[in-house]
Amino acid sequence: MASEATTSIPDMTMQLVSYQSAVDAKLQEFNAKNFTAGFWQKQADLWVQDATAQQSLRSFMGWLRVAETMLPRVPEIEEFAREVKAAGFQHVVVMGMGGSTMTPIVFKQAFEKAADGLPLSVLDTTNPATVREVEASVPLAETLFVVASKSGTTAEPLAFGDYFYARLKELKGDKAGENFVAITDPGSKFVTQATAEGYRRIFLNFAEVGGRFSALSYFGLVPAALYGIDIKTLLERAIGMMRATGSEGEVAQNPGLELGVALGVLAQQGRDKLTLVVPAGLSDFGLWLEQLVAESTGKEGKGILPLAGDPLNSPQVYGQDRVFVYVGYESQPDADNRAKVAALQAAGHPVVTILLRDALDLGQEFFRWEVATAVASAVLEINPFDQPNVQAAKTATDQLMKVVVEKGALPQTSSPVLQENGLDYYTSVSGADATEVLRNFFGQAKAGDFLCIQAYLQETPAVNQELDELRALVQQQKHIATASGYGPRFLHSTGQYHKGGPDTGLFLQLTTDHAQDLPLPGRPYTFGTFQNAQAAGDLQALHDYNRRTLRVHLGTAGEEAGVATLLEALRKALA
Ligand SMILES: O=P(O)(O)OC[C@H]1O[C@H](O)[C@H](O)[C@@H](O)[C@@H]1O
Repeated sequence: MASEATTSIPDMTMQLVSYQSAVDAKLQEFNAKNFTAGFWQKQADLWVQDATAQQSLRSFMGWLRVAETMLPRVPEIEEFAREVKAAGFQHVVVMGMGGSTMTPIVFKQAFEKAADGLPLSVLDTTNPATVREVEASVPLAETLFVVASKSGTTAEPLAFGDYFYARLKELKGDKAGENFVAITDPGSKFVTQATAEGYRRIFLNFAEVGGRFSALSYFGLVPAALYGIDIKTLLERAIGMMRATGSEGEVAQNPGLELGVALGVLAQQGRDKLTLVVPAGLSDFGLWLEQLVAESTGKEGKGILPLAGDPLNSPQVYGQDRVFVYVGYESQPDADNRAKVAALQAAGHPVVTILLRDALDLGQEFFRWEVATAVASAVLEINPFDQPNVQAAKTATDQLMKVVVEKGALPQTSSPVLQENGLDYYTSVSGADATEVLRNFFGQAKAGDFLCIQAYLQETPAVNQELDELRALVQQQKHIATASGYGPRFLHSTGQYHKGGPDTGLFLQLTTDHAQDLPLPGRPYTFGTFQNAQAAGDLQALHDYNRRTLRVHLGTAGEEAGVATLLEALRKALA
């Protein structure tokens, strides 16, 4: 069926400089114990030795053959997309968190919408301004809402579903369910709700495929087909990569094994910041990769920190904690990025280069990286399929939301160490003014550390640009890696590494008073309160893990103006 897709695999080269011999030794060790064969047989002792962990690990390896499982289901998914268009739908909004929405985010950016596809939006934040923006940008009655949640219990997608269902009820009464589709695991509580609410369709995914390994299941493919992507070719290329990594028996060279062993060994030797360099059209691939790698490897004080969007600079700015991975298109010169990566390689940094023929090669890249991440986890001797520290933030948030339900508002937990120009600073370091607080906070940075911006704000091009400037400034002056994520998205992604990985992060949390908040129907709180509780809950969790934090509350300053004020103080602090 897919035999024509087996031979041609996108080009990958690895320049591992002084690490080559250590990587070769580990590869030899893995080959000597027939790692590839054991991997496909789900031999859990390749990762961990504890019997319970082994059992859990085995039960999440359904992703290994999910592309093959999905290939015969392509006609069913495509028929569904045709039916939706024939029913007059004009727009699709996919709503969910983490692994349930990362793939549609990548697709939307990497592919032009096909002529017969429907425009696609993704909602993965509780930020009220963003929810309003999504609502205002779609023709509600002709919009198909895809509520995507593997567990069916994640608070955000359930809130999004309830919000838009209430809106549609106002427009269509009992027929509101026609505009809703669920993607979830069999037996989830959400199946019951979606059935009761008359959802147009419920796609049952596979319990043995974890969220961040679900790109090639219904979670990625249903939105892709609605957007008009050729999902059959996407899957065939993934199957090509499956075969290259040994799904049908011995292979001379296994690209997933080689990449994973390299990343694992480099991390063990201190090169634990996987710095992704991509052309503009692939920047959201970085979001997907961040979740896969950080949530799989960032635990037990170990891990690989993937960095998407860390400013690309000249070699002397970087410490000895980097491996650079360039993913681009064969046919696209992307001259500036490639020249900088070449300079980094010449200066002795390890560099991996992967070149795609076109965006459909993402099918095989998803699979390559899933294998590589699982292999790197075997090198680090951890279970790649759990996320034990994500729960800490959820539990703290749930407790805060209980207070909101009982008392009507979030508790005031601590006082700011400083208030200046409309901004409140909360941190354990002190200072007479913002410049001094910031200088003292960043004064804690040492080689191998990273800055992590956690923005509980509305994502806009202007705020993105300001955060990029902030990252560039810190990188330039402190020579540390920089990461940035919008909350609550990153809580379901790199948040695992922040709490479970090594204690090398300096966390800068940005919060705001929501000028235009939005009530949640049937609940005694708003989206804004929910988002602020998520920020407070995660801050609590970071403190529980003794992480270094600075929360800057932008108050009513307005997000763009508030971040601008912070930037100004930071420029002085780091000058
Ligand atoms: O798909 P769901 O069950 O709603 O889960 C969405 C996300 O939530 C959790 O926080 C996990 O850490 C993620 O791995 C997962 O992708």
